[in-house]
Amino acid sequence: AYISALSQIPNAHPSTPFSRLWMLWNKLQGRQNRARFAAHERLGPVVRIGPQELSINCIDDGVRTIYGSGFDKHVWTPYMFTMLHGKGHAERKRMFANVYSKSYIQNSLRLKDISRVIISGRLRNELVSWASHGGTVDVLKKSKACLMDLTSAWIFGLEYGTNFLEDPKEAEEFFTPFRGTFGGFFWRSEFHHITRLLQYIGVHLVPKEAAPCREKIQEWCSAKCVALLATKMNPMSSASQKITDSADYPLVYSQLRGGLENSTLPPEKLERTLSMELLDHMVAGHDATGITMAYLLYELSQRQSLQRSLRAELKKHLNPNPETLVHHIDTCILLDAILKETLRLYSANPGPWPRVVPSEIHVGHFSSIPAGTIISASSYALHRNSEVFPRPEEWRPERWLDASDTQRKEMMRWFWAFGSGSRMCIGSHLAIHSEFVLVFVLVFVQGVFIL
Ligand code: HEM
Repeated sequence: AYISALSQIPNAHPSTPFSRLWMLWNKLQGRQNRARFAAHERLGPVVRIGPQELSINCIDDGVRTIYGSGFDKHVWTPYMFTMLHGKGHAERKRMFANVYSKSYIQNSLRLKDISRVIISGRLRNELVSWASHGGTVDVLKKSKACLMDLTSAWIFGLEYGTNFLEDPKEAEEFFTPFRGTFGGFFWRSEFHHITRLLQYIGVHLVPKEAAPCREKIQEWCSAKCVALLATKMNPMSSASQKITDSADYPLVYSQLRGGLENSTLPPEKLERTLSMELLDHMVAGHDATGITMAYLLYELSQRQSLQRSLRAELKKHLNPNPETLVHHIDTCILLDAILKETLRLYSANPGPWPRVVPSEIHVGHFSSIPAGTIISASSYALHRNSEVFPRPEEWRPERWLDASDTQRKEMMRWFWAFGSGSRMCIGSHLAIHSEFVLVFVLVFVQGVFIL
């Protein structure tokens, strides 16, 4: 192993040229990002973390090369988030990328409707009641519930979305098993196979009832799909055509279903592919966005003067009406800075995101990195570059406002909360929109914040 082309690269640990144990151990301890970052701090922007595996923490000759050139992922499933190959992935992404684009989201009457019902209606009512009772609220739980309601309505339509905000019992039934799998961690990582293997011999790494959680959510998604079909919202039916044409744009569900029906996918695989694909959107839509929201509120709740400034900004630019916020997103610079800083310091999807090198490349100062090497970067480490983000462990939205044009440009080059390149987060505009409207309502309900 020492004479491999990777032997020129500093080792994160003396064992890394021979085994992946160091990394797996850190993963199991839940500190893989911290361990990698510490290794980068000691050894520079390129470190070896396994016999065939590197971690990088630089943009030029690093993130740009690896993520800008469409390198394949290396853990396979047939759904877009984890799809392995560029070609199949691009075909799938084309089926619905338009419904997640910024202009689509900004112009969607449907999203306005969803925001009106869920945010201005259900959430505002909840907030008023919390404020008047003065009790304690589990902000993470409520954020996730609200964002699941938003995401599911965006995918399936308001009528078929969840109502977790008003139905905490149903929310609990859904979230309890989900939490039991560490937010889906066991489904996706190499530990998934170990978990399954151990289950065969009766050892349950996650609570027994939580293990089939993915199946449970999938079933739920399938049921939604079937319900939609039954009410003829299928885009192929004339009823759906009416709905689609009259109520601005098609649902994510209809869009994807149409795409899959016109693809080479065997018909017997359609239902499962559809529901599993949408499941990924539902998980991504409520989980990372909900975590981000909880951190944002935690920080904001400790800064009364910032709350006042935020309220003044929103008042100045808009009537207190979240449905119109979508058109003013670019003028709310303080809100933008608050969200960016939260995504920087508390990246809810921090990575690392591994890719496979297709043919010899160079990274950092190292050349001849062979094909087959697995390379990954993480926003956790990129966002802690103290030359770009001084005092990186501090939550300071002001850093985005006080930066010169050059500094801000550099900060944006290193800002990687949604990844980059062809596998960049498809839901980033929806996530930003959802966070904005949520904060908006929160700062305008008296008593929720100290204002
Ligand atoms: C704050 C919220 C969110 C964060 C921080 C986040 C972050 C990310 C990141 C870093 C990736 C790239 C993964 C990689 O490079 O391998 C990603 C991919 C993805 N995200 Fe998000 N995400 C968020 C919200 C959402 C939402 C709301 C949706 C959809 C409803 C969504 C759907 C997806 C999908 C489908 C992919 C896979 C894209 C592909 O492989 O082409 N995400 N997300």
